[in-house]
Amino acid sequence: MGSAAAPLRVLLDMDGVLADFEGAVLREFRARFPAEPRVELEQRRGFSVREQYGSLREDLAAKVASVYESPGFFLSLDPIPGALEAVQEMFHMQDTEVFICTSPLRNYEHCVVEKYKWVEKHLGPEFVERIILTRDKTVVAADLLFDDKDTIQGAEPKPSWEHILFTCCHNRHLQLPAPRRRLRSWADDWKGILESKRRQ
Ligand SMILES: Cc1cn([C@H]2C[C@H](O)[C@@H](COP(=O)(O)O)O2)c(=O)[nH]c1=O
Ligand SMILES: [Mg+2]
Repeated sequence: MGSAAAPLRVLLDMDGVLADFEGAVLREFRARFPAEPRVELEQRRGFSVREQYGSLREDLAAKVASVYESPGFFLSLDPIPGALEAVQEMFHMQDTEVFICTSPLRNYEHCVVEKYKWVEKHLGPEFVERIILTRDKTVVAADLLFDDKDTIQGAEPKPSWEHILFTCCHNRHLQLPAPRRRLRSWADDWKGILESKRRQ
C-alpha cells in the first residue's frame, strides 16, 4: 500500500487578508484628525501606511501610528468580505491544514492580545490554536501563503511556500512578474489555487 500524500498546508495572513486594517485606519484617522490631510484608499501605494502618511507631512506618520496603536483598534477590525466563510470552508477541506500567520506590530502592547481575541470572536476557539505570530514568515514551513504584503523577506532566502499576493488597496497597481500569482478577493478562485498546488 502506498503512503498517503501529505496534507496541503496553507498560511493565511491576517491584516489585509482576513481583517480590514486599511479601511479601519482611514476611518479612525478621519474621525480623530478631521482637519488633517489623509490618504484615501484609492491613493494608497506601498505596504506601509505610516510611510505614506509621513511623505504627506512628517508629523502625520506618528499621528497615523497612534491610530493603529490605540487600544481596541485591532479587535474592532471588520472582516474582509468573504474571508470568514472561505476560511471555514478551507478548514473543513480534506487533506488541508490551515494556519493564520500574522505579524504583530513592533509596539505590540494591544495588537497581540487583540489579534487573538479577533480570531476567537470571528472564527472560534479552534482557530486560536492555529495562530502563528511571527515577524518572520519565511521560517514557517508551508505550501501556500496568502498575504497582501508584496515583498516578504526574512532569515530564510528560499521559503518553502508560494506567496499568493492577496489584492489590497496598496498593492492593486503592482504588475507581478511571472510566475507570481494573485488572489483578487475571496470571491476569486482560491480553491483553484489550492488544487493546482496539490497537483505540483
Ligand atoms: C505600518 C503598518 C503596519 N502594519 C502592521 C499591522 C500588523 O501588525 C502587521 C502586519 O500584519 P499581517 O497580519 O502580517 O498582515 O503590520 C500594516 O499592516 N500596515 C502598515 O502600514
Ligand atoms: Mg497583511
